[in-house]
Amino acid sequence: MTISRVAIIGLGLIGGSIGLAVREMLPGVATTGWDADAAVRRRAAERGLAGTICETAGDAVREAELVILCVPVGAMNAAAEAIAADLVPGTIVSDVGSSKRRVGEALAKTLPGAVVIPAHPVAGTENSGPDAGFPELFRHRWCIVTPDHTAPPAAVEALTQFWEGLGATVEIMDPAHHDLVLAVTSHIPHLIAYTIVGTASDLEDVTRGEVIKYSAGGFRDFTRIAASNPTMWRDVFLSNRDAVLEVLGRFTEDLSLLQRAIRDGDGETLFDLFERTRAIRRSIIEEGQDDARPDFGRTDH
Ligand SMILES: NC(=O)c1ccc[n+]([C@@H]2O[C@H](COP(=O)([O-])OP(=O)(O)OC[C@H]3O[C@@H](n4cnc5c(N)ncnc54)[C@H](O)[C@@H]3O)[C@@H](O)[C@H]2O)c1
Ligand SMILES: O=C(O)C(=O)C[C@]1(C(=O)O)C=C[C@@H](O)C=C1
Repeated sequence: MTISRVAIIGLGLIGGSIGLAVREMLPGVATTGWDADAAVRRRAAERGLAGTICETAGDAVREAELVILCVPVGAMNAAAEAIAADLVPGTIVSDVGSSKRRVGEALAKTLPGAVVIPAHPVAGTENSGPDAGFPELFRHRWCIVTPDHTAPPAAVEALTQFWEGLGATVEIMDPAHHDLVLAVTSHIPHLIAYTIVGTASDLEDVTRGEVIKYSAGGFRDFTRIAASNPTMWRDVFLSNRDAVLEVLGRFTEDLSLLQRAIRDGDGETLFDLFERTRAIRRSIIEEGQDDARPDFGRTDH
């Protein structure tokens, strides 16, 4: 089974990047696109984010073999409802949401006639909207696919081939495990960035001008992450609540231990931790994995 017609619902950073990547890397695949926002649809047409930009969700999905929902996780159900009446039974419906368990459950419930196979390309930027997408976004990145036991293997394979065609490497994972792993590697780091940038701007004795003027590497990196799409991230934290709270509990315990060590003048505890984390970073570099890209360091392509 090879996919030749794909509908993209939601034409922002991820949906737009899929459309552009298909045009560049899978020229035999036709794309249709729809976004709930008319201004986004107009801009998507100007940029050619899909071969045909449709005026209704139904027009976009009616002839598709694969529909990919590229909307914030809190809008997945609304997007599913918008396509439900026009979806041909047996169509593969996937998504790109940053959390997987709740999204998968919602899609399966709203679209009982579809073959629902949730997915998450672990690739993005702090930018959003129809001008943010670019075709190379998924190249040498992971795409985690989280099918349940009802998903036909041929459909999972077709979706895998589609993502591989866009340059990604696919990993199959249980949705709850995905949510725990991504809470550690993506969601909590974003929460920390939002917090530190907010704290810095709220300090009474350090002016906002000073924060901007003296922001060195570390803080600057946090401000990039903290500039990420507020709607998307609000939805991620609400949707992946359980895993985020679990990891956050561990993180705050560890932070309290450091707070105590600083108050007590306990340099040994601080030094031991910093030495351990530096060793972790160094062993990652030695293993040649100094990047989230699955085949980083390979020279044969
Ligand atoms: N930004 C990232 O770094 C990143 C990375 C991987 C996955 N994701 C996931 O991808 C999804 C999309 O994120 P994005 O960064 O492309 O966001 P975006 O804001 O750039 O685009 C989302 C688009 O969805 C549209 N939309 C909202 N509700 C809709 C609805 N009910 N029906 C149709 N269109 C609707 C919006 O108008 C917008 O154009 C999210 O679920 C996010 O968690 C994001
Ligand atoms: O590189 C960035 O700016 C990102 O935030 C991308 C990032 C990540 O945390 O790695 C953000 C959310 C996604 O679901 C996947 C990727």
